[in-house]
Amino acid sequence: MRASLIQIAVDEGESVNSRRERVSSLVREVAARERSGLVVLPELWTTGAFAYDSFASEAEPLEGPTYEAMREAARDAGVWLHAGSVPERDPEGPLYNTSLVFSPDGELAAAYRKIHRFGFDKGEAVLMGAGSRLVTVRTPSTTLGLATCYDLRFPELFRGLVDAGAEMFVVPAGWPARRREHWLLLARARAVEDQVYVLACGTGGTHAGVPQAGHSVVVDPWGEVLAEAGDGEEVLTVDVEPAKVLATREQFPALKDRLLGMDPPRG
Ligand SMILES: NC(=O)CCC(=O)C(=O)O
Repeated sequence: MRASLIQIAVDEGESVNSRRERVSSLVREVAARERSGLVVLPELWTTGAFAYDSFASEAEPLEGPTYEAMREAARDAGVWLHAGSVPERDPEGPLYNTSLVFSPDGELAAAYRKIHRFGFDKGEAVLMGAGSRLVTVRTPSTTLGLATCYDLRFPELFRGLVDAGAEMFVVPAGWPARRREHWLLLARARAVEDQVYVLACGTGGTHAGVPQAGHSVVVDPWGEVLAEAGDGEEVLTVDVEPAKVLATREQFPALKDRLLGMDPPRG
Protein backbone atom coordinates (compact mmCIF):
# COMPACT_ATOMS: atom_id res chain seq x y z
CA MET A 1 0.00 0.00 0.00
CA ARG A 2 1.43 3.36 -0.98
CA ALA A 3 0.79 6.31 1.32
CA SER A 4 1.48 9.98 0.61
CA LEU A 5 1.59 12.58 3.37
CA ILE A 6 1.14 16.16 2.17
CA GLN A 7 2.82 18.52 4.62
CA ILE A 8 1.08 21.82 3.94
CA ALA A 9 2.76 25.17 4.63
CA VAL A 10 0.14 27.11 6.57
CA ASP A 11 1.04 30.78 6.27
CA GLU A 12 -1.15 33.81 6.94
CA GLY A 13 -0.57 35.31 3.49
CA GLU A 14 -2.91 32.74 1.96
CA SER A 15 -6.67 32.90 2.56
CA VAL A 16 -8.60 29.87 3.79
CA ASN A 17 -10.49 29.67 0.48
CA SER A 18 -7.33 29.81 -1.63
CA ARG A 19 -5.67 27.18 0.54
CA ARG A 20 -8.72 24.91 0.31
CA GLU A 21 -8.63 25.12 -3.50
CA ARG A 22 -4.88 24.63 -3.63
CA VAL A 23 -4.96 21.61 -1.33
CA SER A 24 -7.84 20.01 -3.28
CA SER A 25 -5.73 20.24 -6.45
CA LEU A 26 -2.68 18.95 -4.62
CA VAL A 27 -4.54 15.86 -3.41
CA ARG A 28 -5.54 15.02 -6.99
CA GLU A 29 -2.04 15.72 -8.38
CA VAL A 30 -0.16 13.82 -5.69
CA ALA A 31 -2.46 10.79 -5.82
CA ALA A 32 -2.06 10.56 -9.61
CA ARG A 33 1.68 11.23 -9.69
CA GLU A 34 2.64 8.98 -6.76
CA ARG A 35 -0.03 6.33 -7.43
CA SER A 36 -0.97 6.45 -3.76
CA GLY A 37 -3.73 4.40 -2.19
CA LEU A 38 -3.86 6.65 0.89
CA VAL A 39 -3.30 10.40 1.10
CA VAL A 40 -2.94 12.19 4.45
CA LEU A 41 -3.25 15.90 5.30
CA PRO A 42 -2.38 17.76 8.55
CA GLU A 43 -4.41 19.12 11.46
CA LEU A 44 -6.46 22.32 11.01
CA TRP A 45 -4.73 23.20 7.74
CA THR A 46 -7.49 25.64 6.72
CA THR A 47 -6.83 28.01 9.66
CA GLY A 48 -3.62 26.77 11.29
CA ALA A 49 -3.67 24.92 14.62
CA PHE A 50 -2.49 28.00 16.56
CA ALA A 51 -4.71 30.56 14.79
CA TYR A 52 -7.09 30.62 17.73
CA ASP A 53 -8.64 33.94 16.66
CA SER A 54 -10.00 32.40 13.47
CA PHE A 55 -11.43 29.14 14.87
CA ALA A 56 -14.92 30.57 15.42
CA SER A 57 -15.09 32.58 12.18
CA GLU A 58 -13.77 29.72 10.02
CA ALA A 59 -15.62 26.88 11.78
CA GLU A 60 -17.77 24.78 9.44
CA PRO A 61 -20.61 22.36 9.89
CA LEU A 62 -19.42 18.77 9.47
CA GLU A 63 -20.60 18.73 5.86
CA GLY A 64 -19.20 22.19 5.14
CA PRO A 65 -16.95 23.49 2.33
CA THR A 66 -13.86 21.52 3.36
CA TYR A 67 -15.88 18.31 3.61
CA GLU A 68 -17.30 18.90 0.13
CA ALA A 69 -13.95 19.79 -1.42
CA MET A 70 -12.23 16.79 0.17
CA ARG A 71 -14.91 14.26 -0.70
CA GLU A 72 -14.71 15.37 -4.34
CA ALA A 73 -10.91 15.19 -4.29
CA ALA A 74 -10.99 11.66 -2.80
CA ARG A 75 -13.54 10.52 -5.36
CA ASP A 76 -11.77 12.12 -8.35
CA ALA A 77 -8.43 10.68 -7.26
CA GLY A 78 -9.92 7.32 -6.23
CA VAL A 79 -7.96 7.25 -2.96
CA TRP A 80 -8.52 6.83 0.73
CA LEU A 81 -8.13 10.39 1.99
CA HIS A 82 -7.42 11.33 5.58
CA ALA A 83 -8.31 14.98 5.03
CA GLY A 84 -6.67 16.19 8.26
CA SER A 85 -8.94 18.11 10.61
CA VAL A 86 -11.28 21.10 10.42
CA PRO A 87 -12.77 23.36 13.10
CA GLU A 88 -16.24 21.79 13.20
CA ARG A 89 -19.29 23.73 14.36
CA ASP A 90 -21.75 21.40 16.03
CA PRO A 91 -25.16 23.13 15.75
CA GLU A 92 -26.06 21.90 19.23
CA GLY A 93 -22.71 22.11 20.95
CA PRO A 94 -19.25 23.65 20.97
CA LEU A 95 -16.62 23.66 18.23
CA TYR A 96 -14.61 20.48 17.76
CA ASN A 97 -11.28 19.72 16.11
CA THR A 98 -12.61 17.04 13.77
CA SER A 99 -10.69 14.77 11.40
CA LEU A 100 -12.41 13.48 8.28
CA VAL A 101 -11.61 10.28 6.38
CA PHE A 102 -13.08 9.61 2.94
CA SER A 103 -13.18 6.37 1.00
CA PRO A 104 -12.17 6.25 -2.70
CA ASP A 105 -15.80 6.64 -3.75
CA GLY A 106 -16.04 9.92 -1.86
CA GLU A 107 -18.09 8.65 1.08
CA LEU A 108 -17.29 9.76 4.63
CA ALA A 109 -15.70 6.69 6.24
CA ALA A 110 -15.09 8.30 9.65
CA ALA A 111 -15.05 11.52 11.63
CA TYR A 112 -12.87 11.76 14.74
CA ARG A 113 -13.21 14.57 17.27
CA LYS A 114 -9.82 15.21 18.90
CA ILE A 115 -9.90 13.95 22.48
CA HIS A 116 -6.97 15.83 24.07
CA ARG A 117 -7.17 19.57 23.40
CA PHE A 118 -3.95 21.57 23.51
CA GLY A 119 -3.37 24.81 25.43
CA PHE A 120 -3.90 23.99 29.13
CA ASP A 121 -6.17 26.88 30.18
CA LYS A 122 -6.20 28.76 26.88
CA GLY A 123 -6.38 28.32 23.09
CA GLU A 124 -7.87 25.11 21.76
CA ALA A 125 -8.43 23.79 25.29
CA VAL A 126 -11.01 26.49 26.00
CA LEU A 127 -12.28 27.22 22.49
CA MET A 128 -13.15 23.67 21.53
CA GLY A 129 -14.98 20.75 23.05
CA ALA A 130 -13.30 17.38 23.68
CA GLY A 131 -14.20 14.30 21.71
CA SER A 132 -14.76 11.13 23.68
CA ARG A 133 -14.87 8.34 21.11
CA LEU A 134 -11.99 6.26 19.76
CA VAL A 135 -12.24 5.84 15.99
CA THR A 136 -10.81 3.18 13.69
CA VAL A 137 -11.33 2.84 9.94
CA ARG A 138 -11.25 -0.50 8.15
CA THR A 139 -9.83 -0.33 4.65
CA PRO A 140 -9.39 -3.39 2.41
CA SER A 141 -5.68 -3.56 3.31
CA THR A 142 -5.45 -2.43 6.94
CA THR A 143 -7.20 -0.83 9.92
CA LEU A 144 -6.37 2.80 10.60
CA GLY A 145 -6.44 4.23 14.12
CA LEU A 146 -7.15 7.97 14.32
CA ALA A 147 -5.54 10.49 16.65
CA THR A 148 -4.67 14.19 16.36
CA CYS A 149 -1.51 16.09 17.34
CA TYR A 150 -1.45 16.56 21.16
CA ASP A 151 -3.13 13.11 21.47
CA LEU A 152 0.34 11.75 20.65
CA ARG A 153 1.36 12.45 24.25
CA PHE A 154 -1.28 10.07 25.66
CA PRO A 155 -0.24 6.43 25.09
CA GLU A 156 -3.43 5.02 26.62
CA LEU A 157 -5.43 6.39 23.68
CA PHE A 158 -3.22 4.45 21.27
CA ARG A 159 -3.48 1.24 23.33
CA GLY A 160 -7.23 1.62 23.04
CA LEU A 161 -6.87 1.87 19.27
CA VAL A 162 -4.66 -1.24 19.19
CA ASP A 163 -7.25 -3.12 21.24
CA ALA A 164 -9.81 -2.05 18.62
CA GLY A 165 -7.66 -3.58 15.87
CA ALA A 166 -5.61 -0.61 14.58
CA GLU A 167 -2.47 -1.48 12.62
CA MET A 168 -1.62 1.99 11.34
CA PHE A 169 -1.96 5.19 13.36
CA VAL A 170 -2.67 8.27 11.27
CA VAL A 171 -1.84 11.45 13.18
CA PRO A 172 -2.46 14.83 11.54
CA ALA A 173 -0.78 17.63 13.47
CA GLY A 174 0.07 21.31 13.69
CA TRP A 175 3.08 20.83 15.95
CA PRO A 176 5.35 23.80 16.74
CA ALA A 177 9.05 23.86 15.80
CA ARG A 178 9.99 24.51 19.43
CA ARG A 179 9.00 20.94 20.41
CA ARG A 180 10.06 19.14 17.22
CA GLU A 181 12.16 16.59 19.12
CA HIS A 182 9.13 15.59 21.21
CA TRP A 183 7.14 15.04 18.01
CA LEU A 184 9.76 12.77 16.45
CA LEU A 185 10.37 10.89 19.68
CA LEU A 186 6.68 10.34 20.43
CA ALA A 187 5.90 9.18 16.89
CA ARG A 188 8.61 6.53 17.19
CA ALA A 189 7.58 5.62 20.73
CA ARG A 190 3.97 4.96 19.70
CA ALA A 191 5.20 2.79 16.78
CA VAL A 192 7.55 0.74 18.97
CA GLU A 193 5.26 0.24 21.95
CA ASP A 194 2.20 -0.66 19.86
CA GLN A 195 4.04 -2.37 16.97
CA VAL A 196 2.20 -0.42 14.31
CA TYR A 197 2.94 1.96 11.47
CA VAL A 198 2.72 5.64 12.40
CA LEU A 199 1.90 8.15 9.66
CA ALA A 200 2.34 11.55 11.29
CA CYS A 201 1.59 14.51 9.02
CA GLY A 202 2.36 18.03 10.26
CA THR A 203 2.38 21.55 8.89
CA GLY A 204 5.18 23.81 7.73
CA GLY A 205 5.27 27.60 7.54
CA THR A 206 4.45 30.09 10.31
CA HIS A 207 1.03 31.22 11.45
CA ALA A 208 -0.06 33.24 14.51
CA GLY A 209 3.64 33.82 15.15
CA VAL A 210 4.27 30.09 15.72
CA PRO A 211 6.85 28.49 13.38
CA GLN A 212 5.70 24.95 12.61
CA ALA A 213 7.84 21.85 13.08
CA GLY A 214 7.25 20.27 9.69
CA HIS A 215 9.16 16.96 9.80
CA SER A 216 6.20 14.77 8.96
CA VAL A 217 7.33 11.24 9.49
CA VAL A 218 6.46 7.63 8.66
CA VAL A 219 7.64 5.02 11.17
CA ASP A 220 7.40 1.25 10.76
CA PRO A 221 6.33 -1.25 13.47
CA TRP A 222 9.97 -1.80 14.49
CA GLY A 223 10.43 1.94 15.07
CA GLU A 224 12.48 2.57 11.93
CA VAL A 225 11.90 5.97 10.32
CA LEU A 226 10.99 5.21 6.71
CA ALA A 227 10.76 8.84 5.61
CA GLU A 228 10.98 12.27 7.21
CA ALA A 229 10.15 15.66 5.68
CA GLY A 230 11.99 18.94 6.11
CA ASP A 231 10.50 22.23 7.32
CA GLY A 232 8.50 23.46 4.32
CA GLU A 233 5.72 22.22 2.10
CA GLU A 234 6.60 18.69 1.00
CA VAL A 235 5.15 15.36 -0.06
CA LEU A 236 6.39 12.14 1.57
CA THR A 237 5.53 8.92 -0.23
CA VAL A 238 6.20 5.55 1.34
CA ASP A 239 5.28 1.96 0.57
CA VAL A 240 3.91 0.40 3.73
CA GLU A 241 3.31 -3.33 4.19
CA PRO A 242 0.42 -4.02 6.55
CA ALA A 243 1.63 -7.66 6.90
CA LYS A 244 4.71 -6.31 8.69
CA VAL A 245 2.56 -5.47 11.72
CA LEU A 246 1.63 -9.09 12.37
CA ALA A 247 5.13 -10.28 11.50
CA THR A 248 6.66 -7.85 14.04
CA ARG A 249 4.16 -8.89 16.70
CA GLU A 250 4.96 -12.55 16.09
CA GLN A 251 8.73 -12.08 16.09
CA PHE A 252 8.73 -9.94 19.23
CA PRO A 253 5.45 -10.66 21.05
CA ALA A 254 5.71 -7.97 23.74
CA LEU A 255 2.03 -7.02 23.46
CA LYS A 256 1.16 -10.47 24.79
CA ASP A 257 3.01 -9.68 28.03
CA ARG A 258 0.76 -6.79 28.99
CA LEU A 259 -0.33 -6.92 32.63
CA LEU A 260 -3.88 -5.73 32.74
CA GLY A 261 -4.61 -5.98 36.46
CA MET A 262 -1.76 -4.53 38.52
CA ASP A 263 -2.04 -3.96 42.26
CA PRO A 264 -1.88 -0.32 43.44
CA PRO A 265 1.14 0.73 45.58
CA ARG A 266 0.87 0.15 49.36
CA GLY A 267 0.41 3.00 51.80
N1 LIG B 1 -2.00 21.33 17.98
C1 LIG B 1 -1.54 20.66 19.01
O1 LIG B 1 -2.17 19.75 19.51
C2 LIG B 1 -0.19 21.09 19.52
C3 LIG B 1 0.45 20.09 20.45
C4 LIG B 1 1.74 20.57 21.00
O2 LIG B 1 2.19 21.66 20.71
C5 LIG B 1 2.48 19.70 21.92
O3 LIG B 1 1.96 18.64 22.31
O4 LIG B 1 3.61 20.06 22.28
